[in-house]
Amino acid sequence: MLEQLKQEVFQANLDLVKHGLVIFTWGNVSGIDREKGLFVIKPSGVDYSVMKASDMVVVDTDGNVVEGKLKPSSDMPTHLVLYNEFPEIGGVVHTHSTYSTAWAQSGKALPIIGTTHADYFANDIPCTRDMTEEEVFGAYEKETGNVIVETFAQLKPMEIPGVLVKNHGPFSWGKDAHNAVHNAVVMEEISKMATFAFMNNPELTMNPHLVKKHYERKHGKNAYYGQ
Ligand SMILES: O=C(CO)[C@@H](O)[C@@H](O)COP(=O)(O)O
Repeated sequence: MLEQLKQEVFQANLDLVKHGLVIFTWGNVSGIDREKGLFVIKPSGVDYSVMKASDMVVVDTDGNVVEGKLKPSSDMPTHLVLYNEFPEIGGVVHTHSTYSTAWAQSGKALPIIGTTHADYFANDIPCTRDMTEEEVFGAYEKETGNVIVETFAQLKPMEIPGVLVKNHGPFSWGKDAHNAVHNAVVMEEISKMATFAFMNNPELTMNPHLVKKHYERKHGKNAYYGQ
């Protein structure tokens, strides 16, 4: 079932390691087939060095495992909420990459302070609120998805394809699993850049014209970046 999507999701998970976003088993990628209403996610707690494409787990949009011998990622319910609430996304990533996680642990949105950020994200990358005791000790991973959705009530997920979950780490998404990994790599790099930029100048400012120019030349209706 979904052999090509399993290969894509497997490769996207390995790409997290290749790009230095994940050590041990600290991350997960999934990708969805919208026509079939099924998504593929990596298994929970399996070392990347021994993981195989055939270990990928197929889940339906009610959260039922429909194929796979292994348990799905512990974060599967978060991915599920994001697929159900953000119909335009096709892939989801979670990591504990150092700089993005440091911002998440700071409880601060990642401010848009440079063109690298504006090339991919139309504005600040928000940070979620504190989760309540009921949310944490109830359906924790599902509620993590719900606080992300709440944070995006006034935002467009494909204009800001990522979020910082407070005291936890980054989630990103994209049109497919590969694109979601790309956005996770960008988030980590711009988190690192912002950390050093604020060390150099805590009072720094961003030119709003550059934000608009850089976002629109890649994503606007008259986008012209690339071939
Ligand atoms: O956030 C965490 C752990 O705090 C998890 O995302 C991480 O360990 C990956 O878990 P899975 O192997 O995907 O179940």
